[in-house]
Amino acid sequence: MSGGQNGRVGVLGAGAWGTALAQMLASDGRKVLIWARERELVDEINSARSNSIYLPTATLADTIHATGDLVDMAKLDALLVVTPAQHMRSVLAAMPAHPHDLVLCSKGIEAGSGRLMNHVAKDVATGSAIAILSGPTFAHEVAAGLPTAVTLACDGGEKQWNRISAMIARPTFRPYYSDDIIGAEIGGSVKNVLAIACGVVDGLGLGQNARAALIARGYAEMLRFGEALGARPETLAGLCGLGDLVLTCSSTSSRNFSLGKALGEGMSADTLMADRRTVAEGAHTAPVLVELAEQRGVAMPIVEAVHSLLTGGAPREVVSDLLSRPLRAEQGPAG
Ligand SMILES: NC(=O)C1=CN([C@@H]2O[C@H](COP(=O)(O)OP(=O)(O)OC[C@H]3O[C@@H](n4cnc5c(N)ncnc54)[C@H](O)[C@@H]3O)[C@@H](O)[C@H]2O)C=CC1
Ligand SMILES: O=C(CO)COP(=O)(O)O
Repeated sequence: MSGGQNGRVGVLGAGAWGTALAQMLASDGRKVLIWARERELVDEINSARSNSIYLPTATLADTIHATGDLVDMAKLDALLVVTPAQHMRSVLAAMPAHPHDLVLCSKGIEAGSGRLMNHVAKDVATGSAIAILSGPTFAHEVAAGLPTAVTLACDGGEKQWNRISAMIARPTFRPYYSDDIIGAEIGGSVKNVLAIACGVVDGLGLGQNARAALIARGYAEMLRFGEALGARPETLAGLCGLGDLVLTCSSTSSRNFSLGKALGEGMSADTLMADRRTVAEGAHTAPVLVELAEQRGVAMPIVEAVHSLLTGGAPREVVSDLLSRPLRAEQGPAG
């Protein structure tokens, strides 16, 4: 089996997160190949050691090499897959073959199919072993070498986790073991939608109490949805759930939070989404999450509120609707 500490690891996607992961992997002097969709970015990374479009704060390590050719990526032992969720299927499908290990780092659910990223990857890369990497990881901090920890969920169990973590763990980047890939995915996908909601609260000036209440009630939605899909609650209490939720719901470094804040301040969703170059995954996840929750009878009023705001709802009215829901017990399935 290929892999181990000498396994050749690459990064598929040179947005902020893919570039930061490449920088993190290169921090021990290792050669890292990164695939960029934009031709000009391939040239810029290789010649100027920068990514001025998506991660302008970083000076990239000399051992990072960019390619625009997916054939190069197919020859590696392991790939961190870091495309936006809605493009993962098309990018993986365009590869002539797939490495043994695919570590999915995108946070979202595919619109239309309602499929989680691990399902999308399994549809397309039938022979690969799939893992999910998710946790509190703002790209600019990881690229700067600041410490964090992530959930690395492997449905192939500890053997797969040992192989991958030997390739990607670094002193300031600590993967924790899980075998709950559904839980790891749901944490990252749902928290993006909840971060938009917290941004709205901030934009409307509703205060820090309201934001904390929203995080707690949003977490209850994440747990209910997770349970319906077979996720374990302890996974969602960890790095990929609560950890990432707390991070993203409290910082304008989050694109999702910032999008919500601008909505709360009165900008229209259409204006905010038009010609957007960076991805705010929560805006794409919200509609499909509403659909999946409805199909399963899971109450997700905050997620529904975000969906309503993204489709033209007025922030104060949407908040007022949320606040006028019937009072009920804090624990339980009814939301
Ligand atoms: N930025 C961050 O701090 C973190 C991001 N993530 C996740 O990583 C994933 C990628 O996000 P970022 O790297 O931040 O993206 P980004 O917003 O920095 O860049 C956008 C990316 O989308 C790609 N793209 C645009 N149109 C495309 C198409 N038609 N086909 C394929 N690719 C296309 C661009 O090439 C670029 O790589 C998302 O799912 C995000 O939730 C996860 C953890 C941290
Ligand atoms: O997922 C992230 C941090 O863990 C990044 O969040 P945003 O996509 O909202 O910037």
